[in-house]
Amino acid sequence: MARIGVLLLNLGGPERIQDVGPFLYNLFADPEIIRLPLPQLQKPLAWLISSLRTRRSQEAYRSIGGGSPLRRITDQQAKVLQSELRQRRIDATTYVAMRYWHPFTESAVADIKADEMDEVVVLPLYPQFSISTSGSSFRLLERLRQDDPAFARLPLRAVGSWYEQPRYLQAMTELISATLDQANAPDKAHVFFSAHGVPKSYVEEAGDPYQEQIERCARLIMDTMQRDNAYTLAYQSRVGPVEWLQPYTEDALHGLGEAGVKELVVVPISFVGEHIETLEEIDIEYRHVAAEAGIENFLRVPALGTHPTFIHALADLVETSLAEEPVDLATFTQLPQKTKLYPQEKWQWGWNNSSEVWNGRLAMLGFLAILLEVLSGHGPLHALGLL
Ligand SMILES: C=CC1=C(C)c2cc3[nH]c(cc4nc(cc5[nH]c(cc1n2)c(C)c5CCC(=O)O)C(CCC(=O)O)=C4C)c(C)c3C=C
Ligand SMILES: [Fe+2]
Repeated sequence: MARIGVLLLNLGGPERIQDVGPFLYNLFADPEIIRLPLPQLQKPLAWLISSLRTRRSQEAYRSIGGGSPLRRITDQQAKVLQSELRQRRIDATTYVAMRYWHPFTESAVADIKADEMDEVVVLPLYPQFSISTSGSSFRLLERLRQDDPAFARLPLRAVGSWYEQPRYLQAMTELISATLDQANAPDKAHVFFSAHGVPKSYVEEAGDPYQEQIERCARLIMDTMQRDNAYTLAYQSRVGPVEWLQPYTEDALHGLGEAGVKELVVVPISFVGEHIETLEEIDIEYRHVAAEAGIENFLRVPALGTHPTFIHALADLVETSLAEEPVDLATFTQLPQKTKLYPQEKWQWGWNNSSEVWNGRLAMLGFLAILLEVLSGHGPLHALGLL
């Protein structure tokens, strides 16, 4: 019987307060998270943004007990999935591959090789595909395969997204229904899907299918549930100054409050385990915003974790992937670009795309130089007595 390695992809999260800074650095150093025209700027900017954000993020992690539970939950999911697959007579071993914290993808791949697996199924723990999540992990795996002939020789099958999987929809429906039944008026409570956002340019310029998949997923869950409650979909966790997918969760909460909604059942739709953005952002921050908006009862649907129907869904995905023609990573990493983000590399005079791109690049370099000088206390502006 073939030995199957099931590689479960997730984001990773800092387990201790002192891990927050390095975790944020790893996240912002990823070009799939901050898309920059100049790759040389990636690391200095990652250092700068992570340094500026660490204290605020640490506060959030402190409020949920000092660290992310994501590793513990993902390890449990891996363990339960492995026994479900073995019960189905598949000789499977599960491996957890995090993108920005331990256990890193590189070490999971090393374990798969050391254990001499015959074949690998890559299964992201994100139901919907985004360039910034599954896409980033797929690209990393592609690079690891390019650099390592032994890993490249290992047959590999990738699952891209699985938000339409019937048992996943069933598991979501079971959890939402159980929470709706706790409402004072279950038929009137408003179902509020809160998805992790991405910058709008990911969808409109880089062709990220994330928004479309999130919207379809929310619709499919409501259709599967067969209850007549009204629902709203909004996007949370915006970072930085650019525009992200709309409506933003805080605005949508205000809108519903103004419309007279009194009971809300909040569904985290892009996550399958509890983490900082469910436990802190939804349970603490958005609960507060909702109360301010006049919403009296704020109920939150738990993340799937090791819900038995969900584990069956994951096992079905592995079984289906093994039964079908192998799908490689490139199928998902080569997205059709809608518009080229930086259309002209060559300088042109005049107020045109090219000058805007180059002005932007120069402004970014200048901004970075000033910030570095402010933080380090040394540089030409200090020498001239201007700082
Ligand atoms: C589908 C899920 C996710 C998408 C899409 C996503 C995109 C994305 N995220 C950031 C910035 C941050 N994300 C952070 C934490 C975080 N993000 C996800 C999932 C998605 N991110 C998870 C599961 C977690 C939590 C991990 C944990 O610790 O439990 C953070 C760190 C927390 C904070 O400081 O707020 C940042 C920053 C961007 C920029 C982005 C798309 C471009
Ligand atoms: Fe995120």
